[in-house]
Amino acid sequence: MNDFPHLIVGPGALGRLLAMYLADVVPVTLAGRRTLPAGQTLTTPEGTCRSRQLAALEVDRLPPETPAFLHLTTKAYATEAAYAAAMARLPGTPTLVLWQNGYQVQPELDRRHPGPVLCASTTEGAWVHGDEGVTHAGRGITYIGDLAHRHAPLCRELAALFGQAGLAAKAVDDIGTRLWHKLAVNAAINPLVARFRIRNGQLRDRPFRPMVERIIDEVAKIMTAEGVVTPALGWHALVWQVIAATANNRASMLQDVMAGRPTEREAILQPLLSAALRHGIATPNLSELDDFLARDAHSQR
Ligand SMILES: NC(=O)C1=CN([C@@H]2O[C@H](COP(=O)(O)OP(=O)(O)OC[C@H]3O[C@@H](n4cnc5c(N)ncnc54)[C@H](OP(=O)(O)O)[C@@H]3O)[C@@H](O)[C@H]2O)C=CC1
Ligand SMILES: CC(C)(CO)C(=O)C(=O)O
Repeated sequence: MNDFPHLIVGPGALGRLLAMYLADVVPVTLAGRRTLPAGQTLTTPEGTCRSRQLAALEVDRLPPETPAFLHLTTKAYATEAAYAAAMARLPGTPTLVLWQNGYQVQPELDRRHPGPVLCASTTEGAWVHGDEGVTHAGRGITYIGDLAHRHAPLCRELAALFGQAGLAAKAVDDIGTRLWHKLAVNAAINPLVARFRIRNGQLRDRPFRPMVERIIDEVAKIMTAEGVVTPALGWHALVWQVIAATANNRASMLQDVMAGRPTEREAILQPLLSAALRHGIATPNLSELDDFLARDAHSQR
């Protein structure tokens, strides 16, 4: 077996979560742009707490060995830089696994990376506490697939490994559709809650409810024009179901705005706005939200 099979670049909530589970079954290295303590603690949704030593390095100090899998777990806007920094250290070509929300880095790196590119879409929930711990807030499922439909055995291998490690995962042949569906839900929820500084459930109240409906109408038109399969529930019911299920959440974009961090606005809204432009679809509501969030981000700098 490769002694360096899994390299995870982006040691935040998701990266640490994957590292802490995978390290039970396979050697893992976790790399970031700064040094993290090797001793890390995982708090599970069931309330247990376990600690372990991880191989934690700076990307610039990675040994010149090629892992079998390079997982990128940065935010979407940091992924290009993380990819470039990691690849500059590796002599060969790993299988790339992209964990980002949105649909921006996936087609771009799928085109550029010389080896297999897998995409993961996960409903696991995690957050960090300090530099030494990660809380696995809620169990979900991870779907793994590749946009080009050429790497089904690798997707199955990786999904089986996550299963052994204790994270539910499934290899799928429609990851592109799944990424678009998640993006649609994120586009209907995240920008509005970030703009109005509200929890997801408040979108059900006036004056927000009609705003959500108008965004879903625009998103649905774009998806139809792009040929994205409509979810079984329909776009409106899907979004309202997620809002009900996550009513008490402060969505990731709201948390980013409140902490003065950049948001994943571009990775979520740009694919929609670009597709709308290609198909000549008017998007007054999405465009207004995008402009507002872009201005808001500048005013926070
Ligand atoms: N957290 C979750 O529950 C879920 C997250 N996701 C998606 O997963 C992705 C990651 O999210 P999340 O883990 O929450 O984000 P975090 O902000 O917690 O983690 C991102 C990590 O990437 C690191 N990073 C940034 N730039 C680089 C770089 N150039 N090289 C190496 N590391 C870098 C950051 O380091 P530093 O600390 O130095 O800034 C940070 O540790 C996002 O696309 C998110 O939408 C999807 C589903 C669930
Ligand atoms: C589904 C939703 C909106 C849940 O909060 C999410 O994925 C996020 O916060 O980014």
